[in-house]
Parts: sequence; structure tokens; C-alpha cells
Amino acid sequence: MSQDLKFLEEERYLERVNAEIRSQLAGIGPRYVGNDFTEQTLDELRQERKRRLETAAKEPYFGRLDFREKGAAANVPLYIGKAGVGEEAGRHPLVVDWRAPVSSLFYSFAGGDPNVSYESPDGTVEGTIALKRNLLIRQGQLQRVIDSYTEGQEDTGAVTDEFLLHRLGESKDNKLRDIVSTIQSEQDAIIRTEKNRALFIQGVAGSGKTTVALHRLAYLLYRYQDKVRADRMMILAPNRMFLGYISGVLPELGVGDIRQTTFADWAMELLGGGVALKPGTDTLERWFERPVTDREKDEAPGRRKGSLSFLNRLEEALDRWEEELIPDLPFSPEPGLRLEAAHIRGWFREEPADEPVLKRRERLLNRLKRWMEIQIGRVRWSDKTVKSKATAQWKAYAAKLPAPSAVQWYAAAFPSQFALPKGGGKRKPAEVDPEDLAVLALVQLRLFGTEEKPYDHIVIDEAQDYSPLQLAVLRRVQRRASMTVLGDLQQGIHDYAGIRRWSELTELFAPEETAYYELDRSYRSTMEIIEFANRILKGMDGGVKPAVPVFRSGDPVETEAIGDGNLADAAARTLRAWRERTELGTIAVLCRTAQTCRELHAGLRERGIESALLSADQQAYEGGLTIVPVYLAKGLEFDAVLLADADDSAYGPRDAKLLYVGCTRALHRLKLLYRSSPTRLIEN
Ligand SMILES: Nc1ncnc2c1ncn2[C@@H]1O[C@H](COP(=O)(O)OP(=O)(O)OP(=O)(O)O)[C@@H](O)[C@H]1O
Repeated sequence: MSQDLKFLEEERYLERVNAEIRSQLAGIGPRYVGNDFTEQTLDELRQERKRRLETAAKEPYFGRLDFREKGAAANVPLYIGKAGVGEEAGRHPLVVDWRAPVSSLFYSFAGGDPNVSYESPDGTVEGTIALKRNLLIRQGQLQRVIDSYTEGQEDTGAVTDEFLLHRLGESKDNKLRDIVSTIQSEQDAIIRTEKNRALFIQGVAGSGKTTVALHRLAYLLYRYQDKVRADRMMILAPNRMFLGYISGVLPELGVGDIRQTTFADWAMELLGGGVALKPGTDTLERWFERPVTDREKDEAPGRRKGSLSFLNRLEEALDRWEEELIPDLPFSPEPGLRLEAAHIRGWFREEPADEPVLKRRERLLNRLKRWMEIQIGRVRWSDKTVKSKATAQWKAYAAKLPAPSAVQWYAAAFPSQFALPKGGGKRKPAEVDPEDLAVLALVQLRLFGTEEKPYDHIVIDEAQDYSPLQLAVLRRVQRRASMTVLGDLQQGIHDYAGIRRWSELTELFAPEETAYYELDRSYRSTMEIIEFANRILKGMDGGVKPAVPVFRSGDPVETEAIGDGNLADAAARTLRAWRERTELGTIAVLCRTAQTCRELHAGLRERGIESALLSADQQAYEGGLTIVPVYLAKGLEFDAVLLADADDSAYGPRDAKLLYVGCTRALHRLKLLYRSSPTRLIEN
């Protein structure tokens, strides 16, 4: 079929779908404003459907797959979109949801043998692919039709992917986007992994980890509709700025209501009042604003207190404390009435073991009280003196069963690790270090439990910065392990607190509970940038795999020696040139320290260039021109990146990961400035 005919054919189908969407939208009447609860609920559902149809009206689908089921005579065209659209009259799907089982064929098929199969709820479905087509629709108008496979035509092998390259070449604003139209097969496999797994993803910079994890949530909600709920899912990201950056993706995928937070915020809430966190800026200054040795990192409190062996010590101490909770004393509410310690211990053991200790303590004390009332008898119990004397004895006994707060318990059990913070008391909350938060959270869960419902699924982004203890705590707020844990050891710049090998985390789970994937194709940056960044890590040990670029070529990476010249002058020259190029919508200037950032920000302002200066306590990234310390840029991306101080004095041999993070933030352009000797990390 000629290209024109194809286009006409697709335009006709699009018109049919558009007409159907318009008619369905017209059928949804005005909002219900009455008081009837059932009507209100129905109205909510209608509004939800309306939102879906309105989204679909702009871009109802992006792909077409012609599939012939085994034994069937004809090909069935399947149009794949962000949300399914059905014909109101008749049950024929006009558009199939991207998460439907059959849609997996669209993503997993990359040429080769067209005899394929997919798993449906009713079993394996086999068949043959006859056509794979990408369709670009904007504002309801068909723009492009690109076939990547047609049955009977020679398979060139290079099925991929004009469409993908087009998308990757676009410039970015201040928000991460969905990728439903171009999910790659290795990403699709992760998105569709079954629910009850702790799924670990090691992926190189720009391989789509964050994006894929968010799509996986949308998939799980679709696939396990009756089993998982959005309000029992949680996304943990490194900071609030990053949360803002990713906040657009789920709504684009039609998913709402998922809690997005940081580990610290989550833990603080669990601990209730009474605890305040020392500012995170202290930690960052400690590790990034002055020189640090390997030894200091190895022996950092975060590594020690987050380790598996500390977790074990903690659990043992809690077990022991629980064992010794019941004192070696009888309970005797009045002379002649006595319950021996062994008996009371027996009762304590009868309380359900999965209940938090202090709840069991409470129930035991209530049981003792009931026992006392029965033993004394109703008649004597109504005598005020008898009652108050016995109750006083009961209270005295209860006071011998300690009921500490998490902070008090920790300080008493591990005085060498944690001192009862000053100011901790009734009026002012106790200030604690970030590395003590996970410990306190674990103690809190063991002592008091939580009011929160167990989480159906938890996503942990930048998980290389997590300690085993943090993950163990999160495992405890789930019934079964269902997590997506993603990160990149090569970007482990916070290794004074995080892990160095994935096994540190995976060994918390039974092998059959875990799955592990690696992503080594990078979609963010041009080949030139990826090859440059890979060279930085060459010297690093630990068997790191270099990122594999998608074949997208751009400008060469530039380096410029500024000698004794003024840094702000040099930066301003480059930025002025870049800002003339409209395709560079977001530009970042990255410096090694916050101090340099501040100076450069002021210098650029003097030269008439306004920029946003990002700092550790920042809530939002707005796009445009941004100056940011390199260690805070992790997870973000920019059309162009200027590394302003790529000097040997700024990036020493230990800073390879940091420099790697900086370089891999760039999509299209990367330039490094240095005075006279560039960092040896980029020497070749
Ligand atoms: N299949 C895809 N199609 C189109 N774009 C993609 C695809 N996969 C990833 N991308 C794009 O690549 C960029 C990097 O994605 P993302 O930030 O999710 O990667 P990451 O692995 O989390 O990166 P990092 O570890 O560097 O933070 C994003 O702009 C994303 O939209």
C-alpha cells in the first residue's frame, strides 16, 4: 500500500474514533449537584470517564498492531492507546489500553520471527503479527504514519525506531513525561513483572528507571484491579524537588491518589510528634562541601547503623527487651491474692505475637485487671476502699512494666550509638540525625505498630542510597513483598549511607520473592555524551557495565580552558550562545559545591543573565536556566549542561561518580569549563 493510501486509511479510522469519543462525551450530562450519595458516586465515575475521554480525544492512540490468532483466517487490527475506548453500541474495542495483555506484543515485538504469543488471563494466546505501525496524532489530527514491520516485506532488522529517535530528539521542560508510545521491550518486561516480587532494577543513567517504575504502577493498578489500590501504594524519592519533577507522569497515565514522599517524611510521620530531623543540608555539607577520605565514608555512622549486622543487633535487643518486659515479681492486689510471675509470663505469651509489644503489654494489664475484679468479687469490689487499694496495687505493678517511646528505647539500649537528644521532652521535639531515622522507625513499629494500612506496592527510587535497614523497615509495612527498587550503583554518590552491591539489599528477601533486572541502554543523552561519560567510569572497579547509547548523534562534547580568565565571563559567553538556540529549552550550570554555585549565580546576574539557584532545601525545579550543585542534580535532566568547574582541584580521583552524574544529566549538549588543568577523570 502506498504511503498516501495508508495515510487516508488511518485518517478514516481516526475520524471514526473521534466521532465515537465526541458522541460519548456529549452523552455525559452536567454534573450532579444534589445530596443523594449513590448519585454522587455515579457522578464521580462519569466525571472520571469524561476525563479519560477528553485525554483520548487529543491523542486516542499511538500504535497499531495487526494480529492473526492461530487458526483464525483474518488479521485483526488493534489500535493501542493510553486508555481503552469501546463502541457504545456493540462491544468492539476501538482502542485497546496499552496495559492490556495483547498490547505487550506491540512492545515486545522488534522484528524477527512474527510468530508470537502473549499471556492472557485465559492462558497463552499464539498467533502471527502482520503489521506494526506507529501513528503520531496531535490535537486529534493525524500527523505521521510509520510502519516498522509489514508481513511479507523483507525485515531490515533495523525495525527501531524512527519514532523513538524523533521522541528522544525533542527538548524537555521541567517535568518528566510518560513514554507509553515508545516503551522498549526490555522496559516492558519490567513494567509487566508480576506483583508479588521485590523487583530490583540496576539501570545506567538515562535508561528510564524512574519512568518505567511509574508505568509499572499504572500497570499494576490495571492488571490487579481487585487486589491493589492507588491509595495503598507509595513512591519514595530522594527529595521534594524530585517529587515535583516526576509528579506529572502518573496523572498523564490516568493514575491519581498515590502517595509520593521521601523516606524521611514517611518515617517522621510514623514516629508522630516528639521527633524532629536535623536539617538534611548538614549532611550534604558534611559530605560534599569539603574533602572526604574513603575511610571516613566506610566508617560513616550511616553505613554502620544502616547495616544488616546492626539490624540483627537491633532485633536481638528488641527480642531480649520483650522477654524481660514482665518483671520477676508476683502481682498481688490484696493480701492473700497473688499471681506468680511465671503465670503472668504465660499470659503474655498467649497474646498474638504479631501485635506490637506495647499493645500486648496493654492487653495483659487489662487482663490482670479483669482477673483482679473477678477474684475480689462483685460485692467486695463495690466497696470503695477495697477497690481503690487494689487499683493502686495494679497501677504500681503496671509502672514496673516499662513503656518507653522509640527514642527513649533506642537511647537506653544503645547508649554508645545514640544519646537521648537534648530538648527531647514535653515541649520541644527531640532532634535526630537522618541515619537514626530508620532505626527509630523500626523500633516504633516493633513497640507500637502503625495505624496505616499495609502497602500494596512501594516504589523506591535512587535505591542505591538506601541502607539495608531502611529497606527492612519498609518491608514491614507490607503484607507480602511487592516493591520496585531501582537505582544505579555507578551513581552511588551517597555511599556514606547507601549500598555498594545490590546483594546488600536483595539478601533481605527470600530468593523466590525477588527478581533482578539490568537496563544498560540509555535513552536520555546523545551517543557523544554517553561515550564521554563512560570514559569517566572506566577507571572504576566493581565490574561496572558501560551504558549503551541509542543511535542518536548530536554535537560533540566540548571542553574549554579559561586559564586566568573570569569564570562568570566564560560561562556567560556559552550561555548566551545556547540561549539563542530555541531547541535548548532547559539549561543547567553544574558546580562542584554550593559555594561556587552562589558565586557564579551572582556573577551571571552582574552580566545580565538571570538564573534560578537550586539549593538543598529547595522544593521545586522550574525549568529554564538553573544553577545547581552537581550532587543535587541527580535524577534530573536538561537539554544542555555546562559543568563550570571541571578542574582537577574540584573533581579528584574519588569524584568519578559525581562527575558521571553531572555529565549524564545532559540530553543534547554538554560542555566542561576548567582553568588550566582539567580533572584527570576526563584526561583521555
Ligand atoms: N522508551 C523510551 N522512550 C522515550 N523516552 C524514553 C524511554 N525510556 C526512557 N526515556 C527518556 O529517557 C530519559 C531518562 O529517563 P529516566 O529519568 O526515567 O531515567 P533514569 O534511568 O531514572 O535516569 P537516572 O538514573 O539518570 O536518573 C527521560 O527523558 C525519559 O523520558
